[in-house]
Amino acid sequence: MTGGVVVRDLSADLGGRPVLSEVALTVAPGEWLAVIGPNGAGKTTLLRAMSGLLAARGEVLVDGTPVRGLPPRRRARLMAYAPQTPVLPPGLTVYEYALLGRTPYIAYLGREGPRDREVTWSVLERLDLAGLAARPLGQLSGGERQRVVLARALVQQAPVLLLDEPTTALDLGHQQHVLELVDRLRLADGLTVVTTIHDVGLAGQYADSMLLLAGGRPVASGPAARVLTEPLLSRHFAARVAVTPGADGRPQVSLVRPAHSPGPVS
Ligand SMILES: Nc1ncnc2c1ncn2[C@@H]1O[C@H](COP(=O)(O)OP(=O)(O)OP(=O)(O)O)[C@@H](O)[C@H]1O
Repeated sequence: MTGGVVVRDLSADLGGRPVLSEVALTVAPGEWLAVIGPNGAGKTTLLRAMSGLLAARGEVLVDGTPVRGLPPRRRARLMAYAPQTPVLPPGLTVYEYALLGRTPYIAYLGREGPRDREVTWSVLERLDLAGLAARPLGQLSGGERQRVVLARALVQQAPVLLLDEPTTALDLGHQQHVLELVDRLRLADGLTVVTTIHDVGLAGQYADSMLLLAGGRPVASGPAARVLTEPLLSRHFAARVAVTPGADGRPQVSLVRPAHSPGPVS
């Protein structure tokens, strides 16, 4: 299986300030790593640095190949990145935008072929977007836009998928649908997934392993049960939480109201 990711000593500065410091991680082919951390911890910066969109120091290897020095087309065949808030050209249709994921496979100044159209349609169908294929991006809801961005990344058919907050704008049903779909692709096609995700409980249900970032540095990593602990979550998120083992043994995280909170509104 392909798609093993190794990151060594990855550091990046933004606005003259270090925002990512010496991050190391390993994801085996076909595994799912969830990157969690409080606002501003450096999660997006980590994915952008891994994808090569942001200048950084350190190494990112996919199956032993350093990806950050590769020409964009070759890099895009190894790693697909779905950003959290991309700029979407409002006049482009959903289909045209998703088809852009095929760019690394289409010859320069060439046109897409039947295989490119077939892959694009199949992803749109799997993401419940086929009915919106002809809709301009400027006329979509936030959740529809988010699924379109994911569609473009899946259409790219890279062995490594980097997803920045893929579920934030989605309703409950679509959150589940998208995460289940990513999980099925991972199991069926051996995709390696690295995702940032704010809902740490949800992250713990899907990921094989987790990385907790705080202040741009890794502070805990490993299986969900090692990272989703009450001491770590309360310290780094400044939140009161309860962590209990779920039916499948994975930790369930819930917020606990402080004792002085007013009772229910009557
Ligand atoms: N263009 C920029 N210039 C300067 N600082 C930046 C820039 N973009 C982000 N930062 C800073 O870098 C740090 C890390 O930001 P990043 O977006 O990676 O955090 P995050 O963990 O993804 O946060 P969130 O959970 O809020 O999305 C933050 O302190 C942020 O203010």
